[in-house]
Amino acid sequence: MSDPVVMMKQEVGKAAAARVKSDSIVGLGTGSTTAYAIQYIGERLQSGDLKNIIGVTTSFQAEVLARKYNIPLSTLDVVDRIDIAIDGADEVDPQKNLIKGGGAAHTQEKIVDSLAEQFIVVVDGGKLVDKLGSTFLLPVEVIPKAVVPVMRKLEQLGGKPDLRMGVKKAGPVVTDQGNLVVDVKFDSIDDPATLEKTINNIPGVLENGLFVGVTDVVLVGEIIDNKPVVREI
Ligand SMILES: O=C[C@H](O)[C@H](O)[C@H](O)COP(=O)(O)O
Repeated sequence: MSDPVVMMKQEVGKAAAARVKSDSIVGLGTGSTTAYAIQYIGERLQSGDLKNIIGVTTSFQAEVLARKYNIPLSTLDVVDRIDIAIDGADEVDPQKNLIKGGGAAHTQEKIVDSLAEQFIVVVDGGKLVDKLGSTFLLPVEVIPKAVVPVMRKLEQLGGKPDLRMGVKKAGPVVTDQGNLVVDVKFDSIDDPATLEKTINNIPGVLENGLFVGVTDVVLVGEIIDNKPVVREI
């Protein structure tokens, strides 16, 4: 059997892509799960099943993928709406609040996803948690000159901050905006709405990965009887 996590990601990606309608403007999220949605949107365009789509990307990665699959692109400067956005998440709580930013793309994602008429989140079953912060650190995008004072403030809020370091790159991860990412461990995020605003009020913070009250639909990939299935919540 193929890797079950890959199978779940493919299946939710396909299910989300199937919800895109012709003549619509589509927010294209970032990450390994959304990558399948972008691929399937491209395949539907190619087969003629879907027509007249414009994509608005949330990262360099999404842009490269959209071009690979020949999805016409535009930007927020030009389009007047986003009909549907599809994006992944690192954690999803029972209220459909999210932690995002595992790929350091949460700032552009929050702009595009929160503008969408319908925001669909695509995850595998392992991303569902009772409380945000249980398994994943909270990413915070910070202007480079402010990293040290921002980390001090995050400690005062009860967090344990850590500067995200690159893999196959010496030094820290640099975002698409040229900033750095601080990952913060909170013992428990009891009030995500307040924490989202409090962190964003720290001077030097551009955006954090808490997405509160933005999600319309979550498509969850699961494996049942060795087969991938999609559940909607
Ligand atoms: O910055 C990255 C994004 O928020 C991703 O959507 C998130 O990390 C989920 O990615 P994946 O589908 O690869 O687990």
